[in-house]
Amino acid sequence: MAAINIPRNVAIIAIADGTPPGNPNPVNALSAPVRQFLQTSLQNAFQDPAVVSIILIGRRDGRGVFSAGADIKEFSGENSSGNNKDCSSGNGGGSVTVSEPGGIPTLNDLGHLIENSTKPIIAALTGACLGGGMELALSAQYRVADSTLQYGLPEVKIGLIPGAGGTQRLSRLCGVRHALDVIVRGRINGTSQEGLRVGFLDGVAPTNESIVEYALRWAKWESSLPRITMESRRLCHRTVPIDGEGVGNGDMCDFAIQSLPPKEVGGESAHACVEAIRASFEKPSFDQGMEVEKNLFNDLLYHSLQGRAYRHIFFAERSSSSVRTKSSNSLIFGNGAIGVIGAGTMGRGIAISFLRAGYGPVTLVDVNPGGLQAGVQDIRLILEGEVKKKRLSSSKLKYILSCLESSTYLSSLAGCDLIVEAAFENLKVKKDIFSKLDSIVTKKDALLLSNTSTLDVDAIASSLSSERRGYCAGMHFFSPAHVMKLVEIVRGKATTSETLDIITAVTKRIKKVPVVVGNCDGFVGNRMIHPYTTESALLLVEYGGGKNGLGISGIDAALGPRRFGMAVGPFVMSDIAGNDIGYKIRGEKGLLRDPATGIVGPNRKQMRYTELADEMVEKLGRLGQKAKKGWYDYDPKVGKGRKPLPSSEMQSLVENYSMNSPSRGTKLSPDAIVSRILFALVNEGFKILEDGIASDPSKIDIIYLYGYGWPAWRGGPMFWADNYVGLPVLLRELETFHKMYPDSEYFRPSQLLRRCVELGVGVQEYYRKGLQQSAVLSKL
Ligand SMILES: C/C=C/C(=O)SCCNC(=O)CCNC(=O)[C@H](O)C(C)(C)COP(=O)(O)OP(=O)(O)OC[C@H]1O[C@@H](n2cnc3c(N)ncnc32)[C@H](O)[C@@H]1OP(=O)(O)O
Repeated sequence: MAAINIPRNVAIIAIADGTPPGNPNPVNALSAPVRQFLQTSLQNAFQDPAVVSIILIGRRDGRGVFSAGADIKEFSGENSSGNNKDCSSGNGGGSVTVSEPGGIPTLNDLGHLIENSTKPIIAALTGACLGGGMELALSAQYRVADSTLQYGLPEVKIGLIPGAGGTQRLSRLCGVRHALDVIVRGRINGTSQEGLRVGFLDGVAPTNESIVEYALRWAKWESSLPRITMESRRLCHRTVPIDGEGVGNGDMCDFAIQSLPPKEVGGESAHACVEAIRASFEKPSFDQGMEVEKNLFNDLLYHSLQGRAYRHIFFAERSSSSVRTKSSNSLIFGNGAIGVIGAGTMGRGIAISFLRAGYGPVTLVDVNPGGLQAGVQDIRLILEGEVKKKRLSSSKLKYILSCLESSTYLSSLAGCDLIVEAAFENLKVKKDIFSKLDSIVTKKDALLLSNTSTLDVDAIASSLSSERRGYCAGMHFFSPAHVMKLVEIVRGKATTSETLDIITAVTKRIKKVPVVVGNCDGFVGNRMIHPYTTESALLLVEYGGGKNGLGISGIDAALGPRRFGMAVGPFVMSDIAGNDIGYKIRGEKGLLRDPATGIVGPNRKQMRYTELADEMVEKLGRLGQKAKKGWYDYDPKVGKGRKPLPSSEMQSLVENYSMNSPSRGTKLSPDAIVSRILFALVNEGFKILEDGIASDPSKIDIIYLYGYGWPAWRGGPMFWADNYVGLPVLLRELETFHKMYPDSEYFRPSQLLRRCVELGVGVQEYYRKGLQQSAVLSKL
C-alpha cells in the first residue's frame, strides 16, 4: 500500500498504539493503559491549534479490528459475595462507570470527552467494533467504515448491559427497534451495509479506497461545513425517534420483554437491557437515562451470579480453544485433504463441517454403496437447506459440492492429511479399519482419528505401526455433527502434544469448540451422563406411580429449560439420542439381564439398578423419537413428530416398577429432584478431575455447555457446584445420599471434593492456585 500523506491539520489516534509493548492485545480491548492513552491523545489533539479534525481508528494502517470493547478481564474485580453496594471498590465497574479524580479514565469519561469535542471526531471502523468499542464510536460525531466492519453490543452475552452510553445513544441514533435488536440479542454481526441502512454509519469506503484515505476525505469535507453542525452531531442532544412503522417505543419494549426468558432463568441481563433502552425515551434527559444505565450495569456486575457464569464461560471457551503450536502444518490454515469413514449420520455431519470450512477434497467412504449414496444425497440436501435459510451462498454451495468426493474403497484415502473414522461403535471394526489405513495412507504424519464415543483410543491406536501412533487420537463429535459445537479431543498414550495442538486448531477452524480430554470409558461427557440418566430412572421408580407420584415429565420439567435450565430433561434427551444407545452401553458394561437365561450381567453385582429402561427397549421397542415412542409418545402430526406426549404404556410400566417402593407416590420438590440427579453427575466430574481425564474444571463446564445443553447462566456443572450449591453443601448431601444408597457408587463423595472442602476452597480456585499439582498428577 502506498504511504498516505496525513495532512498536518488531522490527528490520527490509533487505539492499538495504546497497548503497552510486549502486551499482546489482538482485539484492541479497552484496558486501563489503552484508556489512559486515548485520554491523553485526545487532550493533546484538542490543545494542538494546528489540528482541525481527529480520526479515531483501530490501527494506523487501517487494518485489523477497531475494538472488541472493554477488557473483560478487568471485570474480574467484581465482588462475588454480592453484598458490595459501593461500586468504586472493585476495579471492574471502574473501567466503565466509576472514575476517580486524576485516575484512569472510564469508558464513560472517554465517551463524554469524545462527544463534547469542539473538533469533529471521525470514528473509522474496521473489523470488530463491539461493546465499549462501539460505544466510543457512538460518541463520535461521525462514523465511517469499510466492508470488514462487524459491529454489535454483545454485553448481554457476558451478563451485562452496554454501560458506556450504548443503550442511550444507539436508541437516539437508530431508533428503539434497532437498539433492541442489537442490544438485547447481543448479536455481533452488524455489517457496513446494515450500518448504513439503519443510520449507524455516515459512509462506507468504496472498495478502491482504504479506510484511512476515506476518513481523511471525510475530515476534509467536514471541515468545510459551518460549525453549527457539530452541535447537531452530539447524540446526547437528540431525542429518541418515533418508530417508522408506527409501533410505540413502549410497546416495542413490552414485546421484547415477553419474548425473553424469565430473569431467574438466565434472563437478568436481557431484562436489564430492555429497561435501559426504555429509559432512553421515558426519562426526560440524556443524563437521567445514563444514570439508569449506570445503575443497571453496576447492579449486574456486582450482584449477578448469572453474569459471573457467562463471563466464566467466555474465558473457559477461549482457554480450551487456545492454540499454542508454531507448526506450519497446512491443516491449521484450512488446507488439506480430509477423509471421513462411514456415511451414517455422524459421518455426514463431520464431512459437512470440514466442507463448510473450506477443506478439500473431502472424501466420504462407506463400504455399502447404498449407504454412501444416501449419505452424499443427505449432505447435498442439508447444504441446500442452508442456502434456502441464507446461511450459505449458492456459489459457495457449488464450490463446496465440487470438493466432495465419495468412494466405497478405503484406498481412495491414500493421499489424505486427516482422516476421521466414524464407522460402527465396535472395537473390532475400528481396529480393522485403522490397520488397513496404516498401509494405505502415504503421508507418515497424516492424522488418523476416531469419532468413537466410548471405546478405548489406545486399543484403536494399537493396530497402527508404532511410528503412526503419535498421530492418532479420538475426535469425538456430538450428534448432529454439523450442528453441535463440541468436539472432545481424546489423547491416547502415544498421542503427541503437537498432534493435539493441530487437532485443536483444526477444530477451531471448523467453528467448533475443542476440549482435550483423557482416555477412559465415556471420556468426560458420557462418563458423567451415566449417573445422570441412571439416577433419573431410579428416582422415577422410587417416587413414581400412584395418583400423585412423580412422573416422567415431572423429572424432565424440574431439570428442563423453564426451571433448572437444561435444554431438555433427561428423558427427552434419551428419546432424542435413541434409547437403544444407552441399552447397548449397559450391555457392554455387563449390566443387562440375559433375556434368554434371565441371568443378570456379571458387573451388576449389588448395584442399585432398575430394569425399567431395559424393558422399554427390549420388550416394547420404545427406542425414542426415531421409533415414535420412547419415554414419551411422538405423533408425526404434532410438532413435526418431536413433541413429547404422555404415554399410557409408559405410565403403566412405571406403575409396575414402583409398586413395591416405600416412597411410591410421595411428592418430591423440583429442588430435591435436581439435587439427587445433578449431584451424582457433578461428583463424577470431581472423579474425572482426580483421574486427570480433564485438565481443569472449566473444561468440564465447556463440555456440558456445548455438548449437553447445560444453561450458560449456570456456568457449567463445576461452576454451578462451586458457586450456586457450595462445596460443603454438596459434600454433605452426597454423604447423605451415599448412606441412603450405599450400592450407588456414584454417590460416594470424591476425594478431591473432600480436599476442597477441607481447604475451604472452590474447585476452580483449587486449580487456579495449582493445588492439584501436589495432590493429583494431571495427565493432560
Ligand atoms: C461497557 C462496555 C462493556 C464491554 O465492552 S464488555 C465487552 C464486550 N465485547 C465482547 O463481548 C466481545 C468479545 N469478543 C469476541 O466476541 C471475540 O473475541 C471477537 C469477535 C472480538 C474475536 O473473535 P476471534 O477472532 O474468534 O478471537 P477470540 O479467540 O475470541 O479472541 C482473541 C483473544 O482476545 C481475547 N478477547 C476478545 N475480546 C476480549 C475483550 N473484550 N476483553 C479481553 N479479551 C478479549 C480473547 O480472550 C482471546 O484471548 P486469548 O488468545 O488469550 O485466548
